[in-house]
Amino acid sequence: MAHKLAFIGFGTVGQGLAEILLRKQQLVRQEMGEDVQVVAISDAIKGSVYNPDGLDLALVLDVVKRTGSLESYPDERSTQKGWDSLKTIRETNADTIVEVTFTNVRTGQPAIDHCRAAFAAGKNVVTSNKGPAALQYAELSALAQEHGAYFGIEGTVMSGTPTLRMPLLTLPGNDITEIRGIFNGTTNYILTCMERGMTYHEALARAQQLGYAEADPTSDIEGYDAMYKVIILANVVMGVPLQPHDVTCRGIADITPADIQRAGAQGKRWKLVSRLVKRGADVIASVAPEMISLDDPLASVSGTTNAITYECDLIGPVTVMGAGAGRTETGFSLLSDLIYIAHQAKRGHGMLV
Ligand SMILES: NC(=O)C1=CN([C@@H]2O[C@H](COP(=O)(O)OP(=O)(O)OC[C@H]3O[C@@H](n4cnc5c(N)ncnc54)[C@H](OP(=O)(O)O)[C@@H]3O)[C@@H](O)[C@H]2O)C=CC1
Ligand SMILES: N[C@@H](CC=O)C(=O)O
Repeated sequence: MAHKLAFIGFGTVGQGLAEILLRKQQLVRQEMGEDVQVVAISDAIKGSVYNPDGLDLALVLDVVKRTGSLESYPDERSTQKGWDSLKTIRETNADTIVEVTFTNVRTGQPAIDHCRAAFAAGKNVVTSNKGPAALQYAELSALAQEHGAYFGIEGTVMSGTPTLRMPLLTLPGNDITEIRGIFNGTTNYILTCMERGMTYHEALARAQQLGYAEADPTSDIEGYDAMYKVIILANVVMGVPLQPHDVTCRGIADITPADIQRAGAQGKRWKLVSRLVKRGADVIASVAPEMISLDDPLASVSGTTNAITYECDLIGPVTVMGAGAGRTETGFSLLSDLIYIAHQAKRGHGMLV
């Protein structure tokens, strides 16, 4: 028996997870209690390949690296090619869909439809795509539950750094009154590089090369990516269903080298700070650049590292710092969801986020 996966999208994060599955095959088998087998990959540009008995993952990665496409993956007896994302979700024998297409900050599509199709077919979804969790969390988690499937979204906030399941599993009993942090790796990387003398454009180009930025980096720069993460935290951790129009949002586009120098001269530093503050049944939410003093714990969070502080009424502030983006780091978030599914199934327990 093996737990079968179908990847929808096979860019930075999808390949990151595939590499981890190859490298940690034995450990993953131990943790999951069964092998993990990739049976299908469907990507808009690279094409698609399906084999119900499993793909040769090393070969897949090699072919994609050499040719940028899945077309030259060998045509064995039961290999099928050319299936689009919805056919792959509905008609393959996958147990879990790994949804790693781009995040669409206006509509959340086509990822929302990918999740709907997976749940309707009784399949789990693990995803780092922020669209479905930010825009349709209530609908999709209800649909997953109705069909006995799991909606794994750990990677949507701060890549593999535990931010969603951790407070639900380890902080219950506290009232979390405020959440504050740096939730976007690309902008934090750009601000750090600009402090070190790099131009904005050089820093953005490097963040894109390294696979940190969104397919459309406007999302990072204008703060929409951080806004989505704020909405997900409000929904999942605070239980308040925010919409994008509830969050005031300003990115770093207006921060100039002169602003960076002025902050330095005042013993301060620019950071793109996200906040959620509970006011009774409501949450006041914002994303905005702030000039913070160097003794603020967020001031030392540099590069693609992110940080989050949960203000708890019983234990006080709890801060987690770690990777905010990256190929392996986000690949790991998906693995953590897969292992969580297996652990809960083994124990016969229900699922948290
Ligand atoms: N990179 C990171 O560090 C992090 C990324 N994320 C999120 O994870 C997701 C994946 O990110 P990443 O791998 O970096 O993105 P990439 O742009 O590298 O990869 C996405 C892949 O999905 C493909 N794709 C787009 N639309 C479809 C579709 N309808 N059907 C099938 N394939 C499709 C893209 O093809 P094409 O190139 O042709 O568009 C591309 O190959 C995104 O939603 C992102 O926001 C979350 C945390 C961190
Ligand atoms: N583009 C995002 C990737 C992770 O969500 C970021 O830079 O944080």
